[in-house]
Amino acid sequence: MLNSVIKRSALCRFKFTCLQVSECRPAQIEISKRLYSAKASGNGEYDLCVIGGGPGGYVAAIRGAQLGLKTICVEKRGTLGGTCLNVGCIPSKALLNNSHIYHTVKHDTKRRGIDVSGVSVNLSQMMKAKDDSVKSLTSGIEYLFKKNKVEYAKGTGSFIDPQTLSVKGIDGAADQTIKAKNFIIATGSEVKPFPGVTIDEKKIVSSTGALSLSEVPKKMTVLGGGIIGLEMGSVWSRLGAEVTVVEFLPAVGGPMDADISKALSRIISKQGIKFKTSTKLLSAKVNGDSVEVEIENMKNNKRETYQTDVLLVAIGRVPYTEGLGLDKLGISMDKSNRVIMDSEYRTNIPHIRVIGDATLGPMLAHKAEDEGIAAVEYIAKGQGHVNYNCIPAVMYTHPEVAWVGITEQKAKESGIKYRIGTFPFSANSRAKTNMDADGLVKVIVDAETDRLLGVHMIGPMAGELIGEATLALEYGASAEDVARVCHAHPTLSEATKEAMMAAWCGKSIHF
Ligand SMILES: Cc1cc2nc3c(=O)[nH]c(=O)nc-3n(C[C@H](O)[C@H](O)[C@H](O)COP(=O)(O)OP(=O)(O)OC[C@H]3O[C@@H](n4cnc5c(N)ncnc54)[C@H](O)[C@@H]3O)c2cc1C
Ligand SMILES: NC(=O)c1ccc[n+]([C@@H]2O[C@H](COP(=O)([O-])OP(=O)(O)OC[C@H]3O[C@@H](n4cnc5c(N)ncnc54)[C@H](O)[C@@H]3O)[C@@H](O)[C@H]2O)c1
Repeated sequence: MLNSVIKRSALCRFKFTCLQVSECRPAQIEISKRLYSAKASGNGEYDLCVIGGGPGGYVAAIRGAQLGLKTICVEKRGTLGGTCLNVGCIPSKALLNNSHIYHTVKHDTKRRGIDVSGVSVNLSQMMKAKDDSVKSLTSGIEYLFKKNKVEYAKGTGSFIDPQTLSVKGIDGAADQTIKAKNFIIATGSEVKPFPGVTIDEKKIVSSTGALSLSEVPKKMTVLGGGIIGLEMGSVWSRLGAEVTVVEFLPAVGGPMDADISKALSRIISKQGIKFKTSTKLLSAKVNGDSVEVEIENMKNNKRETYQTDVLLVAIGRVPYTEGLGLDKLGISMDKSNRVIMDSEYRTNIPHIRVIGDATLGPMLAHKAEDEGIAAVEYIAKGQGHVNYNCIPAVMYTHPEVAWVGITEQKAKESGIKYRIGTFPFSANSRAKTNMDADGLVKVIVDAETDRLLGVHMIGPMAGELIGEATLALEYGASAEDVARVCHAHPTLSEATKEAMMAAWCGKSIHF
């Protein structure tokens, strides 16, 4: 315990030297020098031009203006917020939430002592509620731009030369030419196509079409058992569709820990979604009112052809930089078309930086936002912070899946000596009283130091619970550190505490 306390206070001091303003004077002198050199010199010239108004771009623009940079943000969609707010995180979560409420009220009230009848879906109202949430959040960003004095150019940006961007106006906005001392490319990503399959957004849809279907399909096939496939598959399954997920790999859930993926398949299968893993799509074509799908099981080479009402293609996303003129400037990209950057988000043309889905790393909105803040802090102050070992991920199925840090497989591959602690939600009192106790928390710690390496969970509100684990990992905490923190009772967060106890001393209290 004493060791742990000493270790903890040493860590705190280390963090505070970086974070407490009063102790950062030398850095601040450097900051003002940098800010001066980042400032624009003439009229019509900007300190910062951000291309793309998604979570990466709009956050970078707001923070840039807050740090005193004359900032303009160029967006071609017509609304701010990018993929996330318009056709990603926000509309999907609105549908996930309301479809979950519908499903619970329809199928999970009797055992709770509530009698309901006549429950039905009003899909157009559910879509309207989703659209209203999107609208209020996207227009909120316009308000934040005004409040922070960020200029907003509605149009498509394309580099003329490394200092100049031409903007082709949309929605009646005039064309313009922007000169800036610094640029940030935040142009995001687009759907990865499946060769030979044409997305029409009606019968063969991407996530965008799957967010706006006008009726509940009887049968839906989802190609790809990753985050989009399982989130959107859950929405339509809860609303009544027969959903089959076709996944190339032997397991669903993409990069998540194998134990959690197993639990996820078990729980989601019970909800009625069918999985065809180790299976590849051979062809898909629209045939009248349905889609004819041909698949092959790669374990036994068995082929199957069947009709489905809707096919959702969700096999990943690829960076989007079309029409930006990056080739002309000679900006380096990797094999997957991600714009290459250094640790300060600079491309090989240093005053042009890149963040978010357009560059390396996980394609997540919070990662894009944090990079946006760090990139402008590098411009204005010469220092920024994103800890890539500590970016949480959440899958908003029910129950939710959330993780941060490394998986057990990764620990094995890296040759790290580790210990595991687990705790099931079925032994957590709040989960029991909520009658929603499927899932577990799994903690991976360094066997020698007890320091956290990864935390993985599937369970109720896992997306909220992962915040504590993320903070602990960021500050280099040990499992003992978290286990000794007082957690309120009865809360779901006690499951995290108990998994930490199991990892630290081999035993939890309630399991
Ligand atoms: C269905 C779905 C659900 C998702 N759910 C989540 C979630 O729950 N949590 C999460 O963390 N992530 C989620 N994501 C991922 C998340 O949306 C992205 O990681 C995030 O939007 C990336 O932000 P970004 O700013 O890099 O790019 P984007 O949000 O894609 O924004 C880029 C913007 O740049 C604009 N643009 C492109 N080229 C130009 C140009 N030449 N000129 C002007 N403008 C241009 C585009 O119009 C776009 O608005 C989801 C994605 C999808 C598809
Ligand atoms: N909650 C969230 O944070 C959230 C929600 C949605 C999307 N996103 C982000 O959007 C991005 C795209 O999501 P996604 O679900 O499309 O991608 P993904 O990478 O999460 O999953 C794609 C899945 O498709 C499978 N696959 C690939 N090719 C295939 C093929 N030919 N046949 C069958 N299966 C195939 C992969 O093995 C993988 O399981 C992700 O990077 C994700 O981070 C995040």
